[in-house]
Amino acid sequence: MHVNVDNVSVQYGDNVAVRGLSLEIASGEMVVLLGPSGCGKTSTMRSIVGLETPSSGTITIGDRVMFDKAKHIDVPANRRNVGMVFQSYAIWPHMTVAQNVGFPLRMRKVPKAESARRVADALELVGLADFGSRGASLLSGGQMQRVALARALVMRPDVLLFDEPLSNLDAKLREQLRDEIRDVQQRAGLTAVYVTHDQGEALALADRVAVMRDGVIVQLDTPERLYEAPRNSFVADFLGMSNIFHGRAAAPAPDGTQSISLDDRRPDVIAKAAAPLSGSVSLCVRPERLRLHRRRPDVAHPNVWSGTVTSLGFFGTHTRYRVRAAGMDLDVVTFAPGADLRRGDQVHVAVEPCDVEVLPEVGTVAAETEPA
Ligand SMILES: Nc1ncnc2c1ncn2[C@@H]1O[C@H](COP(=O)(O)OP(=O)(O)OP(=O)(O)O)[C@@H](O)[C@H]1O
Repeated sequence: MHVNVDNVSVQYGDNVAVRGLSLEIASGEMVVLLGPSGCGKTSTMRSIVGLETPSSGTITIGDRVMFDKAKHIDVPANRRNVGMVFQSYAIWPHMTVAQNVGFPLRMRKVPKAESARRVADALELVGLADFGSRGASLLSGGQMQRVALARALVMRPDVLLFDEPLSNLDAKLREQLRDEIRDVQQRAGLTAVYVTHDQGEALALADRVAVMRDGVIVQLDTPERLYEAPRNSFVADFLGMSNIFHGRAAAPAPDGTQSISLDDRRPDVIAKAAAPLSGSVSLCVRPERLRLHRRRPDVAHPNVWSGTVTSLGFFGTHTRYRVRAAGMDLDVVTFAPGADLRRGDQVHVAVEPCDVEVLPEVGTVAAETEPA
């Protein structure tokens, strides 16, 4: 069922946690809210489920208006049919797995036979079909989170919200459960909102990611678009991109190249962007776009800096180098085996102007949710 959040603000006293946020989620879509601590992810989600009362805006699920400040509509959380999975599993240890999953149905006095069927379906969906009679205290963390997911699914929610559900699990289990959540969500055709501050999790799970900062969505895009074309340096930085530097862009030359000055200690970087910016900018060079040469390339190349390998790590499929060159600490990734460089080696680092991305500085672009 589709969800429409329109111009929603959430305020705690003087503190504005969410600022006129708008977000449309299509039926069966998984949108991930991604951003640093305190950017308003949880407040947005709590507003959708009905645990927070926004100070303005409307929230619609399917055709039902759940919240409308102007019309004084505020449907209570228990009548919105929105499920939620939290970081803490809230599993009752003295009950069996099936009793835990069936608990919300018992509260609603769903007949026993139907309840049993729905519990079995939900356990099947999360891969715990054989665990129904097991005591919940005997489960691992990952299994408990699956029980929590089954307990949310058993209510057949129109929308399922996830609030950092994997934070308590170790890295390997996180990855496994993340993939399972995505699989269950897709098989069940569920509309879902997922909150996290982990960019890897967001990119792996989402149909679209909403990157948030200070109560607004800075960019709302598919994971691929977000990674390929971050809207500004905050998004690039938050997605874990390295080699981001601040500078000033000169007006483009007739050939489309432009010079970006960093500071007095560092050389200008030459960029060639499809849509050049001027003034205060950030430049970003992806590690895999930098080339390492033992000898200075002969060809006239606008961006070649000599430097020293300060560290390196071999990762099987690629090697990651840290190079100190021209006052910059650069992250370089090479996929070619046998580069045979060592710590302390002198190298030349080169990048093509068209591989230098020029991004607006944080705060110089309007939020995605602001009217054009
Ligand atoms: N009940 C509350 N009372 C007062 N301020 C609150 C309350 N809940 C949240 N805030 C504030 O609102 C802002 C947004 O909080 P919110 O929990 O929505 O952010 P978040 O992005 O989910 O952060 P986190 O990742 O740390 O959970 C923060 O500045 C927070 O301190």
